[in-house]
Parts: sequence; C-alpha cells; structure tokens
Amino acid sequence: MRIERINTGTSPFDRSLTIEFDSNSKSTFDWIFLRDNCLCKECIHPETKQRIFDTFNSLPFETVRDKDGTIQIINDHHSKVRFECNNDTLVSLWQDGHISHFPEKWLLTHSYAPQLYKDIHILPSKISWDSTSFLQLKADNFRNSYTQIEKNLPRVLHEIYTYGFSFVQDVPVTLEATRQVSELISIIRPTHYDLGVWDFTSDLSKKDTAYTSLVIDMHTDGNYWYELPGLQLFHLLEHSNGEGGETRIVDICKIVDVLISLSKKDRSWKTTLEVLTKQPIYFHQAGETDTCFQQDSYPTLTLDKQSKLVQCRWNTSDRSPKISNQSGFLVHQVYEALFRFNALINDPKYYVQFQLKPGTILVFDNWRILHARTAFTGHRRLCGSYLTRDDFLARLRSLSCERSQLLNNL
Ligand SMILES: C[N+](C)(C)CCCC[C@H](N)C(=O)O
Ligand SMILES: O=C(O)CCC(=O)C(=O)O
Repeated sequence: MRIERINTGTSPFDRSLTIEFDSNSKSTFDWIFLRDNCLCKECIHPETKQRIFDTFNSLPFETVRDKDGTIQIINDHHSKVRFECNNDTLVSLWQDGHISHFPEKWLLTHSYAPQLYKDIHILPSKISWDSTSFLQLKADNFRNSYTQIEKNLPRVLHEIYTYGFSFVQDVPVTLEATRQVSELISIIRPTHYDLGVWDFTSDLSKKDTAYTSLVIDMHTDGNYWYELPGLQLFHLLEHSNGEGGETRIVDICKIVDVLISLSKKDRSWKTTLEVLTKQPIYFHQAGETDTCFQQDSYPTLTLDKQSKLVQCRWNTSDRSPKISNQSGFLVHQVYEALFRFNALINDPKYYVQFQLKPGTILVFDNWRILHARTAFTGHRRLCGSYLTRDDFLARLRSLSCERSQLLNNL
C-alpha cells in the first residue's frame, strides 16, 4: 500500500489522498472522512463502539460570517497535516496533532471512490417461494424442536429471514412456553391487544374480526400503526367441536417478482406496479371505544433501489374509505391494481394452506408474509405475539458472523 497522490483544495472539504493498494487497485479518501473515522480509543468508545470525537464541533476549523450573516467554515491549517504508509497501515497526523492509524483492511472495506470491496452481506440472502417450492422447503427445513431451542435458535432466525417464516415443534401448549420462544427470537412488542403474549378466541373481547370465527383474507397486521409489527408468532392452543380455522400464507417477495416480470411485458401491469408502490392506502383500527388507530398511509408495496421488497402493507378489511389523490392515479386505476394484487395473493399457485397444531409455533416476517384464516366453527384458542424487527435482525446479524468481521463493516 502506498500514497499515490495528496490533493489539497481550497476548502477543508476538498482535500483527499489517493491510496494505491496494488497495481490494479487504488481508491481516494477525503481527509474529512478519515479524520471523522479515526479508530483510536479517544475517538471511538472501546466498549460501546460509539463516536467520542465530535467531528462537527471539534475540528480546528476557523469560521466567518459572510455578508448575509451565514457561518462559513474556512481554513483548517491543512499545511500541518502529514500522511505516511507504514507497511499495511496509513498513519495520519492531523492539524491539531492528533494521530490516526488506518489498517489496509479497514481502508479497503470502507473504500468508496471507488468502492474496492464488495459489501460483506452479514445477513443471508432471501429466497422467495410459491406453493410448489414450499413443499421442498418444508421437506428440507424447519426441523426446530423446543427441546433444543437454544441450539436451534440460529437456524430459526436464519429461516425467518431467508424464507420469511419458520416453525418450532414440540412446544408445550402453554402461554409461558410461547412467551419463552417469543423472547428468544426477539422482544415482544406490547400493543392495545395485549402487553405480552396475546391469547384470543372468538368472543369479540377485542373489537376486531380476529376475535370472531369469520374468514380473514390475506393481510399483514398493524397497517394502521406507524410501526408495522416486524414479526408475528402464532401458537394454536386448542380447537374443539368444530372445523376450519386453517392458515394461509403467501410470500410477497415472490409476488413482487411476478409483478416486475409482468410489468416488463405489459404496460397495464407497469401501471399496476406503479400504483402498488406509490399509492398510499389508509387503514384503521377503530373498534375499541378508547382508541382509534389511523396513523398514516403507506403504499401497498415498498421496494428498495434494487426493486426488492422492503415492506408490504395490506389488509382489505382494515382499509379506510379515504383515498388520497396525491399520487396522480385515477381511482379506477387504484382499484384495478388492488384487484390484480388480490388475485395474485389469493392464487393457489403462490399461497399455501395448512392447519396450525397445538405444540407447533409458526413465526413469520409480518413485513413480507401475508397470512389469512378460513372461517371456523367450534371453540378455537390461539395465542401469539408481535415481535420487534430491529432486535430480531440485530440478534441474527450478531449470530451470523464473527464479531470483528461485523465491527469492521460498520
Ligand atoms: C393478533 N391479534 C389477535 C392480537 C390481533 C389481530 C389484529 C388484526 C388486525 N385486523 C390487523 O390486521 O392488524
Ligand atoms: O386466527 C388466526 O388464525 C389468525 C388471526 C389473524 O389473522 C390475526 O390475528 O392477524
């Protein structure tokens, strides 16, 4: 590794240096980026990994007020700054005398102009499924027993992230065991339904059709909250003197793949995809007398820059009448798109249906997997929980690779 070039511009923000790592790879680093990311124990707390050095209020920049009184940052005495390469470390002496050391590996993994190091994907890749591939998935995965839950937990977390769902078998048919499994996976998210593990039956104890024996179509829970519950967990405790109450799930990652493929072939499906990803839909939960949830409206599908699913929000029974015209779509275009979306999520080509059983927990990604219930008769008692997404992802990330690799890629 060697310094190929040092670039000093006219302002503190256009100074950089170019490092040549080998004959085929070099990258340029802004001085301000390097000073901001000094790795020493005075700048980064050794335990918390948080910044102690306050870049924006500590650098010895001079400031002046220009003619309209705005503060301008000038002069940084850059002439005192020195850089040198010692073997595989870049050593920087800053204008205030502070010294930073940047190992070659760190420079490579944090290079950006250009990025020389492909992002290490700490989290596994997502694998979408449909009703055909589900059968093979089920044959090859989800053998997670409660009796070995500590050992199986990494696999449960991995399966939830990879496929959008997982199962845990041999669970004692109790609220306590359900709580235990919930808290191994993440943190239970309290809501007005229950502060912990909810336990419900068809008694309308909460004013929601989940607390009836009616059919519930494909949906994600909590569309009327800002924070869509990250994960949802179901454990059937009993179902006696009746039938039905079967569960359906569908993978919206697969539905997005189908929509993108159709949109490339057919203009009308391009409009459908645009409506689903741009038209905000309002939802509410207004059954309780002391609360009314209708926080905000979001599109049915939120995709990332690579057109991969970030979040699906859908529940036709919780939809509000209000329709926003901010996105420029005509109402008939919105309905056509929603009818098409509904046809896809209710197509047996994509969803699977099964009966939940006491002793088997189903846990799924509530941002990706839609679930439904067929109508039922008899006495049916289901318990479960909403789980925070951040803690699930943080636990999976921490389990997914050795700590130093993790920290070196922040
Ligand atoms: C899960 N639990 C029974 C507690 C509540 C169910 C709430 C269902 C609601 N319609 C929604 O989609 O958010
Ligand atoms: O009763 C069930 O099987 C699930 C009910 C449901 O969809 C929900 O609680 O969101």
